Amino acid sequence: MSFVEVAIKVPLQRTFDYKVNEQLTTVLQPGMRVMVPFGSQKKVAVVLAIKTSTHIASDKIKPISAIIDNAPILNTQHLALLKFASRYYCYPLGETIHIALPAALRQGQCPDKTSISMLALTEKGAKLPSLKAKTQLNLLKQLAQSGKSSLTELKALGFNKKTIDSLVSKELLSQTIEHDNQWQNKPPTIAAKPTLNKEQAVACSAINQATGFTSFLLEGVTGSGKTEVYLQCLETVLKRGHQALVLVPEIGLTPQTVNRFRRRFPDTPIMLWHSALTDNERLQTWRFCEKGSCAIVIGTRSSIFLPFLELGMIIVDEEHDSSFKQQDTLRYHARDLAAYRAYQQQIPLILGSATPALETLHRAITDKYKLLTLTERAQTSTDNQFKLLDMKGQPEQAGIAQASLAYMRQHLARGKQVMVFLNRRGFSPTLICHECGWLSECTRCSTSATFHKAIGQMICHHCGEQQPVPRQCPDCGSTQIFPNGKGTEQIEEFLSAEFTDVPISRIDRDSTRLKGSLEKALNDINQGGARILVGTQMLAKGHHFADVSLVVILDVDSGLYSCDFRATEHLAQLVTQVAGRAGRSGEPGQVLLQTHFPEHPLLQDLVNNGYQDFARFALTEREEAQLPPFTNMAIVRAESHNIKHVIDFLTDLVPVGNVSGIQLLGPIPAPLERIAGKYRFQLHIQALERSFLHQYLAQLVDYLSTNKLAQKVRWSLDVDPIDMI
Ligand SMILES: Nc1ncnc2c1ncn2[C@@H]1O[C@H](COP(=O)(O)OP(=O)(O)OP(=O)(O)O)[C@@H](O)[C@H]1O
Ligand SMILES: [Zn+2]
Repeated sequence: MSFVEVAIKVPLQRTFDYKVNEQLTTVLQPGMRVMVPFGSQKKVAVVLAIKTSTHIASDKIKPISAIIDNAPILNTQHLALLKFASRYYCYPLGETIHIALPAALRQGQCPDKTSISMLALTEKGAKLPSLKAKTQLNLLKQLAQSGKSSLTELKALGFNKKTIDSLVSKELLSQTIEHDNQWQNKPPTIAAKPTLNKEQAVACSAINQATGFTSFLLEGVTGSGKTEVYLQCLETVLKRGHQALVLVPEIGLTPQTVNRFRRRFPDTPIMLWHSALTDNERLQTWRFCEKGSCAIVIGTRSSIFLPFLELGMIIVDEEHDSSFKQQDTLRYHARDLAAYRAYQQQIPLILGSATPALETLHRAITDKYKLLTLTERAQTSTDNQFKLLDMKGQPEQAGIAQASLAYMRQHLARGKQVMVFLNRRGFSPTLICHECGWLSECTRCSTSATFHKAIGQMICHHCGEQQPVPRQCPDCGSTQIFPNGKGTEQIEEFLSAEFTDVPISRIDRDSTRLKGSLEKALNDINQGGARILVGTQMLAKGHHFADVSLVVILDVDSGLYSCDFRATEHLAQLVTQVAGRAGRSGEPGQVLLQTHFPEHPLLQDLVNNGYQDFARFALTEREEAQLPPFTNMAIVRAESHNIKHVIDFLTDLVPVGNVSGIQLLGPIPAPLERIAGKYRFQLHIQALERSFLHQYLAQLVDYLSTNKLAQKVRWSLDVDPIDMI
């Protein structure tokens, strides 16, 4: 008799054995899916190994019900990646595989999606004939910018099938079905490109000469041409007929970025991967990667799990970005899995950022990663000028200092664009009662409810609870209730009244909820429509707005005094990234930081010496305090409506395990102690040696699998957490 060991999607840290008919073992391979009986159900399972013995008694073991695949859907290396992720992040293997697979494959189907509908301008269309229908003309313009695009992508940009069909019938667009690997057999077409400057050339040649696995940290100030380095390295990869994965932050996947890649490699199949894809589109990209029909994938974090036929390089752009870390279920960091994957495939990994995470910088300084630096901006010769505006005793309106308004007027008068940054959406973070001091709070969380004036609602940004705006104070009945504090909506309202003839564009999660609206707003900014841009961190990252010459950062103070040891790192990254939107071409930009603490050492260091200097100093502080990356960390989080259950559960964990070199702290309340009515506490686990941490976690997970208290709470384990919330 033979047996198979399989992974099944169940919340248990174990695998399962089934028996198989001897003859079937010749066709079965690891990575194939089978159907198995599980309790009273049938479930899809993935074969991990075929073996000749099992510890299950012969009268207990059940046979598999059916074999689904003719060939593995996960090859050995891919399976090893998923096993590693499961082990490292202490998450059940069956569930890890489930998260990685597209829906159809999870459900046991085997559709073969290897053709894709692509649209391009015909010769007639390329002349951009004048058309009455504005959307039709916009679609032609979009394709003139981006080159060939898939039907799906055009739909994602807000164009509908009717517009597309009508242009096809007018012979302005051509539609083709593509599904081949021809790109691998012919050299890629490379469109015109700039000559690299010296630092870029040094970086490119170091990367191109790398053989086997090498990790590079490309630390380049904002606007220094990191993307240009990626593009020229990709050229080499494509010429070898290899595929490449480019990981970008969630917000980084804008048409501007994608168009840049498409324009450079016009006949290379480039596909996108992000959370808005449909199940069908996911499957299609998966299949294309697997078969080698797709040369480059530009994707957000979960694209790290795509199968590739011959992966030649992984690039992680803005590697410090927190969207690379998944914050629920399998709490993986795509950048760290990228390092594992590059090692596994023996290929180069490029981590690029103007503001590298301290973890990454530490690895570069200690020679685990090769450090490549770009110190100069590509299109200007001068650096931005920073100015700390002391807000103490300053006249201000809507949180904007008179002095800032004066600077804005100067820049606008010169025909430039101005960006006003505030990392808080809504009109004001709370309402306050002038009579009794009542503050609007979420009824279910230990946090305030934000006033959204435009839609007349109070919204909790943590649990999403919505309530109409109260007319009277719920405590004293007074009608004297006013907005307290500022949000982007208020800034926009104030600036519209102040600069009546200046077009303003607000970019935050509220203003960009509709499909295609972010793209439309960014286009508008790039074409010079909007002159004042108001926004949250959505505006901060990766955008290239050539005309922005002044950036005003309204509230840096909230990040200076926080209980999270990473707060200052995140603040420095945000300020540097936002500031980096100014002065990207032509004259140097100006950056104003409004603060009540202009003498604060962090701000002084950042403004006078830049992020590079700040980060290196911050690392010495982390070392003294024995905090990550100088120690390894995990957090057990637990929540329940019943506070006693949470505390009992975590307290019970403290004596578990007999691994030396482990430090435990807790149970301590989470910074937000209550969300959606549930109490939240944490247990912090630290170890100087990573192997000790993992030994301890293995024992902990084992203990939790039989723990009765664990069933009364919702708990999770976060390895290498990036925030304390
Ligand atoms: N060698 C070069 N010669 C001329 N222009 C260049 C060169 N390299 C890059 N550029 C241009 O400079 C601008 C900034 O470059 P790029 O967007 O690649 O910078 P980046 O480092 O990726 O920026 P950020 O980190 O702010 O996103 C772009 O318009 C790009 O086309
Ligand atoms: Zn809430």
